[in-house]
Amino acid sequence: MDHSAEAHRTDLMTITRFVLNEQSKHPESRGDFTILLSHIVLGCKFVCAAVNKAGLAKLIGLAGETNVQGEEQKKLDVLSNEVFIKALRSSGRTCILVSEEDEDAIIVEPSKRGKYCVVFDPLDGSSNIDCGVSIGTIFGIYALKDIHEPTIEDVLLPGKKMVAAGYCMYGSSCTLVLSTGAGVNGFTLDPSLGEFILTHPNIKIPKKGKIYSVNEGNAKNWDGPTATYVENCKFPKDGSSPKSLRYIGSMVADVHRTLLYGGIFLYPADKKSPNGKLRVLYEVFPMSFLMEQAGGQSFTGKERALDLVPTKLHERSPVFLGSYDDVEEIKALYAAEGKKE
Ligand SMILES: O=P(O)(O)OC[C@H]1O[C@](O)(COP(=O)(O)O)[C@@H](O)[C@@H]1O
Ligand SMILES: [Mg+2]
Ligand SMILES: [Mg+2]
Repeated sequence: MDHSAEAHRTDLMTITRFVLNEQSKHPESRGDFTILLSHIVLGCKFVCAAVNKAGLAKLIGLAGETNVQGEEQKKLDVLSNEVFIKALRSSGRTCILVSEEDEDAIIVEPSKRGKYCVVFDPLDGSSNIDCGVSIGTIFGIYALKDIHEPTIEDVLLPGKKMVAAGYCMYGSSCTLVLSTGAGVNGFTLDPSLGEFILTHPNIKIPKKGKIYSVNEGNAKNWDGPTATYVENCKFPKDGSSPKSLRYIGSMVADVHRTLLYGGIFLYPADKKSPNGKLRVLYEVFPMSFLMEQAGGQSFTGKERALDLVPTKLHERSPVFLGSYDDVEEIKALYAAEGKKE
């Protein structure tokens, strides 16, 4: 065995070490964010383990079924929701939680309260669970400015007010991508150590990409600018090469690829869904935050996505996010459409 190689591994930048280093840059910090993040990381490891054995443990399928031991079987998204709620509550650093799986916000009991408000999609890409394709967890974090009884007004804020955002992708490897507002960093879970290791420092999205990602099955209901944009991806008028299409149908996986390879991810409005499909607080905002931090852009068809002010917890919005130049193109098409009206 090569002991020097093993010893070298102790130099690895784990996510805990990374966040502690960041914390040391803020002498006034009491470590609350570090503790919150360690609970989110624990939730991700837990869900990752459940995803890895989903087929074996019969975690796929309908919630409410009973297994051979007579225990209630939980669908992976129900289980993930419970895992994150428990992890966030027990951190002692949260005061209000908004989950895709719960209609109402969860107000944390006073004895366990801290200043952070966490909005999350515990299991994103649910339609891919049963066939073993990449899925993930998305989260965004706001911080209370002063101590008060938390209400939903504390999270009905524009995405630019988030203090941190991230996602964990349960794919061929388990990857956690995080921004605390000073760039974007990616960590990969080393299963032998049980630690997330910094593998993608300071992620920057290419300024322009060669891939577009959209559910083209909805094309017949698209509006003019979206239809024109996708047509231009396939038949570029400037003589450049057509873009490639990649669409997984898990936002986490489609956005992760877009972040690393460049290009654009679109979930537009259409005649059937005038507000699009994706949820503002725990899908559009965290991913838009990461995109901007990586040098890309995110647009709703009307405005910068992070400027949007949600009026309800599960509000939806169209979104176009990715490489700076690619999003500029769709913004120009919507601006031209606006002038016609
Ligand atoms: O199947 P469609 O309409 O293309 O939608 C795909 C989108 O729906 C989602 O699966 C919605 O997320 P949930 O699985 O958390 O409900 C996104 O991950 C994905 O981008
Ligand atoms: Mg989702
Ligand atoms: Mg979900």
